[in-house]
Parts: sequence; structure tokens; C-alpha cells
Amino acid sequence: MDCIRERIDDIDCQIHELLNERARCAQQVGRSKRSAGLSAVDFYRPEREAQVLRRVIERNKGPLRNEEVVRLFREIMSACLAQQEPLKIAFLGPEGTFSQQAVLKHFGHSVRALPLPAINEVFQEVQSGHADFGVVPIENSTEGTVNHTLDMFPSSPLKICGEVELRIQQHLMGRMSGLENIARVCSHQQSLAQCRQWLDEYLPNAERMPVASNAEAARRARDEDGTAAIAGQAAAEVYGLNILVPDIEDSPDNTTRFLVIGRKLFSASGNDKTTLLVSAGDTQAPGALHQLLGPLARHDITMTRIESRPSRRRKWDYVFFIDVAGHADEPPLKQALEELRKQASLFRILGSYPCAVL
Ligand SMILES: O=C(O)C(=O)C[C@]1(C(=O)O)C=C[C@@H](O)C=C1
Repeated sequence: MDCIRERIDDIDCQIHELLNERARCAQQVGRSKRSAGLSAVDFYRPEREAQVLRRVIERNKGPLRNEEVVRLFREIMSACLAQQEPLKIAFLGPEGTFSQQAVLKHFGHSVRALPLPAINEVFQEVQSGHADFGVVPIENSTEGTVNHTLDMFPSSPLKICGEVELRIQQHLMGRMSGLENIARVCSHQQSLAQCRQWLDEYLPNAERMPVASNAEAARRARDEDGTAAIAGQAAAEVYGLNILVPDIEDSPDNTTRFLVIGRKLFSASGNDKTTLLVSAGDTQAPGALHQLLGPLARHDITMTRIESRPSRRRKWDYVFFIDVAGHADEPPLKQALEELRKQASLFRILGSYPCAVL
């Protein structure tokens, strides 16, 4: 065993030396960015990070899993970027929310994460420049769209710079030791909905109380007798609660998608997605939506999502949020968008950004 440990010590020295060599290279990149007059927010290059991580997956032969090597390399890039200029990332707080986990998953631990009480405040903080980027939930695989986030975009100049997918594991937690003394279960309404069947079966008589965030639910479970919370592991740790039943979400691959919002658009990474905000003008006219989407079909563009929301201009008038494969600066999407723009009464590219890497 001793000789294997010697080998590990030897490998650690090599890794350590290489990490610092890599950090010195990143410092050099940072210096040339600074001499080109770039500001702090321009130091972050999501398209380059996505390419690095995709290469990590391509060459991974194990035994470490892709998730593990990607997590390690994200942290390396996070540390390398922080020595150029640490990023400030606003998110829907408080500490212990899934949004915070999404920040750490996407940007690593070497950023300054700023918890804010509401989604519109995350937008404001990024728009004003107090934060470099923001992370907001956009949809859950069980419960669908987070309308509050979607409704911010029509009146905001902010762009979408990335997406993060987070597997959501919901746990029942509290100060008690069993289920019999639970009078009330608090959680964010999305989390309550994700665990509806479990609650019907195992806690049919407990009151379900929606609160502003899962972390707020955990705080109440800490402070109130008879109150349990549904939240993630991080909230149990922050508020010192017992996990009474782990993994109570109804769908085994329950996943939430978050968007990274920022003030600028980024160039293509080779595997990108574009989000559009469009309107057909008279959405009541026969074939209006079909015609609007025609250019996408003609140019063989894959549409991965379409969501309609009230336009707030007049009643029964809608805007559409459309996700398509590809980057807006590259063919064939570039041509398709030129045609689509001509026939839309509202046309905005909300962002072209790398598809989530794991
Ligand atoms: O390639 C760059 O522009 C870098 O700054 C280096 C690096 C990295 O560590 O690989 C760091 C931060 C950027 O977001 C992307 C990549």
C-alpha cells in the first residue's frame, strides 16, 4: 500500500504543478484581454468553457464519471478566471436554494454569489451592472415553465448567455424524527407540486403551505413546531434539519433548467441554442403562427420549445418564446432568422448560448 501512496503523492505533485502552469496561462490570457481594453464581464467566455468541458467528456475513459471530471474542470476554470477578475453572480436566494446550486454548478465556487429575494431583483442587479450575470429558474421537467422569469424578458434589455440543468432531489425535512407529528408542510409551490403524489399518499392530512422559497420553508421548519419543509440537501445543512424522507419527488428524473442572464451576446461554441421572442402581429388570423414558423421549417431548423404568453398589449394577443437549435450568427439559422424577422411584428433574439454540458 505504501508504494501506491508514494505513486499518489508523485501524481499529486504533477497535477499541482500543471494546475499552476494552467493558471499562469490563464493569467496571460487575462493580461491580453485587459490590454485589449476589455472590462471584467468580458473576461468570462462561456463558449470557450463549453468547448473545454465537451473535450473533457470526449476524452474521458474513466474510472471517474463524466459528471465528476466535468465538475473538477469547471472548478479549475472558475479558479483560473477568478485570478483574472472574480465574477459577481446574482441569484434567487436565500442561501440554500436550488438556484444557488445552479450558480455553483455553472460558475464553480470561485465567484461571488449574491442572493436576492425575487426574480425581478436578479434582473435589476444585472441590468444596473452591480452583478455581472444572474441565474434564474426557467422550467421544471415536471411542473413546466416559471412564468415569472419568462415575463421579465419583454421589458428587459438583458440577454440569455447560458443554461444550466440541475437534477432536483426533494427531501422532506424537519426538527421532528417521524412523520406522525407533522401538521404542516411548507415549500415553494413548484416543489409542493413536484411531490404532490407522495404527499397524497404519505401525508394526506398535513396542510400544504406555499412559501417564497424552499430555503424560507426550511427556516420555518427550524422555527415552528409541527412544520416540516420540502427542500434540497443544501437547505437541510444551512438550517440544521433532519432529512426525514429523502427523494420524495414524483418523477425520478425531475430536473430544473436555469438561465444565465447578462448584458451581452456571445459567439458560437459549436453546439448552441437560440431563444427568440416573436409575435405574429394578428395572432388570431388563420395560419398566423404556421406562417411565422415557416422559415424555420424551410431551413431545417429544430425547434425544441415554444411557449406563449399574453402580450400585455391588448387582450387575447400573445408573444411566443421559441428555442431553436443553432447560433444566430451561423448558417442555416442566420438565414432562417432573416426571413422570420421580415414577417414578425415583434422579433428579438434573446440569446444564442452553449447547450448545457451535463
Ligand atoms: O480562454 C480564456 O479566455 C480564458 O480566460 C481561460 C479560461 C480557462 O480557464 O480555460 C478561463 C475563463 C474563461 O471563461 C474561459 C476559459
